Amino acid sequence: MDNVIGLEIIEVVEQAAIASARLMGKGLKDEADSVAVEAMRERMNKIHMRGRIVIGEGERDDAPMLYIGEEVGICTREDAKDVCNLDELIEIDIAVDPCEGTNLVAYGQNGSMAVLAISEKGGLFAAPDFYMNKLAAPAAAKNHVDIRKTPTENLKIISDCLGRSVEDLVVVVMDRPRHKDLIAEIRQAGARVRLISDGDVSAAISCAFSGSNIHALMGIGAAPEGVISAAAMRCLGGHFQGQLIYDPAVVKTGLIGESKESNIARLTAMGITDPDKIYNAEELASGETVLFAACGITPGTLMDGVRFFGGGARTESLVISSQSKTARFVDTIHMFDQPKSLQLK
Ligand SMILES: O=C(COP(=O)(O)O)[C@@H](O)[C@H](O)[C@H](O)[C@H](O)COP(=O)(O)O
Ligand SMILES: [Mn+2]
Ligand SMILES: [Mn+2]
Repeated sequence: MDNVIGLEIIEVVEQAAIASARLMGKGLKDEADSVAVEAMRERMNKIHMRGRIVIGEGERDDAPMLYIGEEVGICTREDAKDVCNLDELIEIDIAVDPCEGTNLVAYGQNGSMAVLAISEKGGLFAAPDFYMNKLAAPAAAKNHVDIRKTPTENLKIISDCLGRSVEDLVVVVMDRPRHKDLIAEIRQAGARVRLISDGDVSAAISCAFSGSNIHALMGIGAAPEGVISAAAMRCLGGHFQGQLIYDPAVVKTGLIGESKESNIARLTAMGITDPDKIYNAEELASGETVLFAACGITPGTLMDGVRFFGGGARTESLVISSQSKTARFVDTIHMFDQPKSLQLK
């Protein structure tokens, strides 16, 4: 996969992040999303690849999106056979979230990023635009914690696996009414809660890095973001489980349809016959090789945000590869005009 895409994938997320960051703090949610989508599409279409979008995100709120099924890359063009050796190029599936945390960008808050995951065809779970209950935890707790267990039990397990008290654990939970009981239980168990308004991809992946001071992500976010998080966690060896949520009563929002029954019918039509299945990272990102790339838009736990200067910008990205078994933090200076000076650090 690395040989097919190379370092170009970094530029895809960098370009999306730079475009979106120009609208940081302007209160323009859709615009911040839309420019990221366009920048991502434009840069992806310059890569010598045969890509297909399997997770485009955006359906649920009519946000601008890269369409599910959209073909991207030079080798999907009509004249592809003249410019590409189609027999040699593998087909790849791509899950994108060009602006993960559109509210965070619009209101100038921390934690937004441009992000994508890639695998060979069929290697990423084509998650419906439903909700997902998620559990992310450090590698030391992988397969010891279980989403079927109570938060109290899982916190005790993480505490044992990390050799630190439950009081020294920090759990990220999305600040939503649906998490009232979950938050109360985590606090009761003795752990500390970091409430976030948006951006659970960053929170999930942060669990895999000691020093992030995030030891678990618990609760319900969106399913497409779950697959993207799982792709990174699979490469990093962290724990990730997800279970689709199809009952509007659980999330207390009409965004996933009118009724549980109609949602089950929709899932069945998509080939998901067991709507209650609990997926682990290796099932959500099952491809032989998986590549993940993200670039900070606003500053976050994992990466700094885009910093503009006279004539250019500086970005920080994270690229994770199952093939080369690497997690690279990439610090890039982008020169738009002729900058007056380039800062070393
Ligand atoms: O915060 C998020 C928003 O993502 P985006 O629309 O790309 O800016 C995601 O990290 C969440 O996973 C998820 O989208 C959210 O929990 C679902 O929205 P909500 O109904 O407000 O909880
Ligand atoms: Mn998102
Ligand atoms: Mn988004």
